[in-house]
Amino acid sequence: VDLSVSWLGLTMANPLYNASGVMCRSVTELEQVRHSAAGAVISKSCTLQPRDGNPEPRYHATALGSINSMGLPNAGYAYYRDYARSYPYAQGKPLFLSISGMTLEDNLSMLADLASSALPCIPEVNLSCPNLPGKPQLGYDPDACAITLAEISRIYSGPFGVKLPPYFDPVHFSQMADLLNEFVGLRFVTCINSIGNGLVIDPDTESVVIKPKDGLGGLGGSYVLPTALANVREFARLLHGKHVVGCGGINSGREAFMHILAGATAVQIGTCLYEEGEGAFARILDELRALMLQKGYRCLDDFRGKLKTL
Ligand SMILES: O=C(O)c1[nH]c(=O)[nH]c(=O)c1I
Repeated sequence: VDLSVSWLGLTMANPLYNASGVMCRSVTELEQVRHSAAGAVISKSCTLQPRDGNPEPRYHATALGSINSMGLPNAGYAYYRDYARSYPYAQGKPLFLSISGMTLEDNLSMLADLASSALPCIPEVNLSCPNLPGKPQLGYDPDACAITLAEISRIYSGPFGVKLPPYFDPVHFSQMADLLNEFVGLRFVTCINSIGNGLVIDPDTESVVIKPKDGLGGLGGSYVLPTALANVREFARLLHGKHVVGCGGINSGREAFMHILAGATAVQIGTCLYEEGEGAFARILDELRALMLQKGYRCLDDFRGKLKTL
């Protein structure tokens, strides 16, 4: 069984890597992912300056997934750029850098610096952080997205992608796809970021479970799987000549298989990785391999995007 993925002029031994935000804020964590069975590495969304993020508790897991309102804690762009400078690309695991500037100017200055560094790492521009009090997410403002993507395309000539929030209406899927199809440098979209502003309640303590935003936070894990699959399938259908990376609700080979069946080129693991640790990669790959063997598939292209309808 061949799990390899060839895209963006590179090849990954397998389609799995971490979701930005999980096991990727420090070099120690990034190296943990790099030394794991993951096929690639992505860094925590970064801002120009370091940030502490929101007050704790800001992450909580339940039997069905997770809720977080981290508030973009990160070591600052230069820290991740320096990691990208020393990264051993020749070992065959691509590095993605998640960029999430507080302003358009910050996004552009980070990407301009990245362009001038001529490093083979690939930016994933985060249009969907749901946890900055007072800041609406770009991903839900098509006009702001158009401006951001036009400006990025002017200063960044290499391949890049965007991390999208979940959409819930066919009109929004086609509106965003029409916009994204305009940008040839945009090579992939990652669907989805957490489902924003859920509320988890503990009836025993009669309290919310995270401190920021009076308990509101982005949902991940099993809670979001059907929404993630819908976004993957719709954007895989609507985008021309671009890849979709699946993210959301992958706990085993079965969900990884579903995402790829829906059209995903590669898949990211978030909540499950946070809860289980880096061993999740090898386990999920074994499960995916077994499922493919059972079904008689020899490679991912044998079933990628071949979800049946009734
Ligand atoms: O609160 C966060 O740091 C965060 N949390 C998320 O669930 N998605 C994001 O893109 C971000 I930047």
